[in-house]
Amino acid sequence: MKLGLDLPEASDLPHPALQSVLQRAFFDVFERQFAGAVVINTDARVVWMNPHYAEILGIADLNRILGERIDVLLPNTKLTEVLRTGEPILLDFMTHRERTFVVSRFPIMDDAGQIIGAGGIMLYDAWQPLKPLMDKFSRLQQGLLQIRRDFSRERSARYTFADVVGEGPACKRMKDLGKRAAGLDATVLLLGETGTGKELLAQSIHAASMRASQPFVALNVAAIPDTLLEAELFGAAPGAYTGADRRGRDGKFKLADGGTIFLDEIGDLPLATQAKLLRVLQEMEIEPLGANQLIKVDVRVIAATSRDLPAMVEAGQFRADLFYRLNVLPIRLPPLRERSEDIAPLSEKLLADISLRSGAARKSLSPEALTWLASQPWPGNVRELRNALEQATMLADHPELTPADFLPAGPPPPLNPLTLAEAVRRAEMEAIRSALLASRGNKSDAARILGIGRATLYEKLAGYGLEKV
Ligand SMILES: Nc1ncnc2c1ncn2[C@@H]1O[C@H](COP(=O)(O)OP(=O)(O)OP(=O)(O)O)[C@@H](O)[C@H]1O
Repeated sequence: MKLGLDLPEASDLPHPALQSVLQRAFFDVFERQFAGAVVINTDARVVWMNPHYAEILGIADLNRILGERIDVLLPNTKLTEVLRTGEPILLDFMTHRERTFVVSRFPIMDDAGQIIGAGGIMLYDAWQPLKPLMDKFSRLQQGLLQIRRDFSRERSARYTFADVVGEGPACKRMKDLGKRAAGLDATVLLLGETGTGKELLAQSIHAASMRASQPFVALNVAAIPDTLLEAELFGAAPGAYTGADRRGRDGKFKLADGGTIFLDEIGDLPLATQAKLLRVLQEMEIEPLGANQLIKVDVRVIAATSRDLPAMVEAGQFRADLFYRLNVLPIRLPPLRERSEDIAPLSEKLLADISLRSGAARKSLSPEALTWLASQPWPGNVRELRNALEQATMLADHPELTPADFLPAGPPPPLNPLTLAEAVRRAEMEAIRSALLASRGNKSDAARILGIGRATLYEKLAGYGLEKV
């Protein structure tokens, strides 16, 4: 390597002078050939750093970092490991703020062979000989980062209290209690019929809590077959299953670690799983299926149900101890028919949202339509109101909706002969619709009326595109 200095003949120089010239040359090479260089002492504190390195760390004033611990400035550093082991790490990758560098780290010894510090150099990220390798590594790294970002977006709360519409006294009380719950870290139990906004409130509580930057993970207990529930909640060790899950997987509690888990339709939890959940809530430890090992987690639980849990406790269908454990901060979500004063602002918000999502022109409501909407029982609550507004928006040609736009259409036109499969399909859809109506939207009750399991009902709802009914 050419040092780029006009050096006198080494033999002409006294030893200390030669040392100092060579040292200067060495640092000069660092300056020009490498992105950054740093030297730390045995306390892992910075004793020297070049401007490139400081720039990469985003530090404007070099003097301010002299004496700082390197692992505070650069949490990914392995320089402390070099100090501890005395072993160099000559070639490695280090990622800082989404940029990746090739780094080399080495111990610095005194004449007696004692470690007196460690040095690290970062090569330019575009350093020619390594460029193809670095480019490939960077692309992979960026891809991984993107996947992680998407993943965490999926696991984050989308709604806040600002999205909870309603200024009537019942809704105001619900929001106030929610905000109070957000300031505490206790278990919350949301009680309300289907479509009253339990998940919306759960997300808002999480988003306003100290766990907001951590995951929000939701699980609808009623939608998972009993046999898969435990693995879904607590995870499974590799080999606990055959087939697709042979590699093992994390349960929702693990995924929610540090954040909030939202357990919807908790009343549908089978008794055996209730006992396991109670233990998890008491110990904050999970045991993945087949793992034989306890894993500590730190999760705030928000549970929700549309069922009468005290009556289920009475009937021996729900464990009393679990009920008390969950019922720390109960919040009742009023059904829409008890807060007709909220219909107008809710409809306005929903119509704006429908137009935004569908691209259809935004509709308004005539005073008669508003009065009509406020007089309806809305067994499916806000979700049903939204569906009604969506349907009317799609079907009406005029900008202002009237009650006629919401009334059921007249008798269907005479049908052409159907295939048997189509006739069965329509009859099944109709049976599901009326069971849901009779159960006021409660899917477990609807499944019971239909004489099928909950999971089968959910499958059929998804198949017919009726999930939102
Ligand atoms: N107060 C509200 N303001 C605005 N939108 C609301 C409100 N309450 C509910 N919604 C909307 O209604 C729909 C249903 O709400 P959500 O899924 O939170 O209900 P849920 O009680 O969890 O229902 P289920 O028990 O069936 O799962 C969502 O689109 C939600 O955004």
